[in-house]
Amino acid sequence: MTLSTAPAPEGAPEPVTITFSDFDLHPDVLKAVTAAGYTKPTPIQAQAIPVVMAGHDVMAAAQTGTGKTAGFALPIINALMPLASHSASPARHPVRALIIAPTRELADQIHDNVKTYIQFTPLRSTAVFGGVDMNPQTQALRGGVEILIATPGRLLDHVQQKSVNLSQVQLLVLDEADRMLDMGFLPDIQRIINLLSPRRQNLMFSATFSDEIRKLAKRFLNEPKLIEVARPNTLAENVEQTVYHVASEDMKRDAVAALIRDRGIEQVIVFSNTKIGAGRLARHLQKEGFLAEAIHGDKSQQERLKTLDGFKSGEIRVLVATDVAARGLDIAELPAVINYDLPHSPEDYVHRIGRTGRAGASGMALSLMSDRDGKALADIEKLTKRKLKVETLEVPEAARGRGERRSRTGGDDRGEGGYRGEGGYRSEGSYRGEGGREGRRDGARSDGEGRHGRSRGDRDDRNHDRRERRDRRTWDDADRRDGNDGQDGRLRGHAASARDRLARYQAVKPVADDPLFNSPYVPEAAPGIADAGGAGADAGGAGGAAAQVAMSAAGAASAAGAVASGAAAGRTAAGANSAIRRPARKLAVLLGGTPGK
Ligand SMILES: Nc1ncnc2c1ncn2[C@@H]1O[C@H](COP(=O)(O)OP(=O)(O)OP(=O)(O)O)[C@@H](O)[C@H]1O
Repeated sequence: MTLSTAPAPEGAPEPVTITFSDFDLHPDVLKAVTAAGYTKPTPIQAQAIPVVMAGHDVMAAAQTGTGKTAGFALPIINALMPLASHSASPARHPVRALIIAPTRELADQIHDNVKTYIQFTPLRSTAVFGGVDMNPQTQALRGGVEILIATPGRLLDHVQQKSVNLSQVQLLVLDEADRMLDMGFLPDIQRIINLLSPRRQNLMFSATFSDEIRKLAKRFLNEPKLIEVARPNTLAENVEQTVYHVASEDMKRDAVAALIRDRGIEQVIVFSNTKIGAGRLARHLQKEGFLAEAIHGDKSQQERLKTLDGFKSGEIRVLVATDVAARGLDIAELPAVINYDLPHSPEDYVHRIGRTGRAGASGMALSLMSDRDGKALADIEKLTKRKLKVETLEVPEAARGRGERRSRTGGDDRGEGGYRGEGGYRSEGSYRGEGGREGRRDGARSDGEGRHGRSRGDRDDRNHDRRERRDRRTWDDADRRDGNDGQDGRLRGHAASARDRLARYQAVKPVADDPLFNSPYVPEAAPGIADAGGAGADAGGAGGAAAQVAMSAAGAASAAGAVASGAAAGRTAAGANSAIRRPARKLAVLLGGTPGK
């Protein structure tokens, strides 16, 4: 793959500022966009909306937190408007758009967004996902909905119970498709796709695209247009990243506490690779005096929702999470993410740190590593094509465990008493780990994740087929098998004016080529994009179709940059009222006020 970052050539037309009005959206959709407070499309929206509206299959990649949801939802809703009916009859509201998400909370969050965008239309939507009672979902489905957001397992359960008919689906979205593959959902997705009409439009959106997902795209998508606002796997640009090397695994819990204290981090998600690790860390932080809670696949859906709500409302300061919270969780201006463990998969690093630095805000991603993590670090650097700053972190004795005493092994060291002292840590020099040990990928998972374990609740309402499907899946987490990784929410963060925050949207670098696609995206349908400075962009050595993509992408990126910087894309005060499922105190933040304590 060749990258091109060619500047617009001399004499190229000035980048054009795109507005939502340029997309020829239905007035009711446009009204909802305005009500949501969006004044300008983000770069991915600027590129994707017209292409989806033109009816193409699309595979789109853009950094975390850059508005991909509206990038697919708005054109879908628009496409359904001619069929929208005010009739009460369920028959007049068949499922026409199906959005599949890997996790319960992400499905719920997408539904929140969709509800906002269809609020002035007669269209109906619902979300179905596991871990909660099927009956209300069944009722909603039987009442008729045009837009259905679902996790794969629960959707198939509804199909089996005949509470939903998918034969009229004309638009299919696979959101975070690579995650669904990771989670072993491919057979389920295949089954779902078999239920759909072949005459449909397919969309795939993610911040990361693995080689596997590209293969999947080739299989499921029909002459897709590739839209890459940034090279896939690109990290959010406004997130300051630091990796801290600690002398031993033992020190990591105290290091987390010390970092939160010393950095004055107002609110943070701390990612642990294991459920047991997350639980222990949350307990440790509670004993340290933090308002901390854990969220992971062994918690019931009710507990998870409660915890997320607590985090959203600001009652919980530290959310200790497994990768159930790595994807899609949209938290307005979350100031920081800490990786207690470096993730097993480098893609997860991109998504984890993407919980901060969203919608143009700045963020901080702090990661802890010990000697055994050299390989994980190298994998992350390889994927993101970026060297990470590694510093040595020493946690002074005084900052160590107030509530828990270290064991020599660092494993089951739940104790009492312990050390006293006021936080504080010292970071110095630069450390770069050597090689690291391999065995962790599987080893750490066995640390409590229970490869074949199942939670009781998940077992209860499942039929034989369902169990078989699960058993085929590779993930060890019952929750993941059901598509239930937890993501949700928005909450307070640093106060910043909406204008400042949104002006920070970066113009992003285009990608030249993806050999899997033979129909490069030429944004002739994109208002203002084609003329926006890309005419002479250099494809950086890629030839033919590849060069075409690079040129298009460069032009679009310039335009997108103009959207971002020139017009401070984003919400206005007028739109604040409709900020999606955001507590009132968050609205103040969105409007540039200071969040209350
Ligand atoms: N045009 C816009 N102007 C201002 N804010 C926007 C705009 N579009 C989306 N947003 C907001 O930006 C935030 C991030 O959007 P979204 O969750 O869709 O990002 P994403 O790219 O899907 O992220 P991830 O890859 O992490 O899932 C949301 O709060 C959304 O409401």
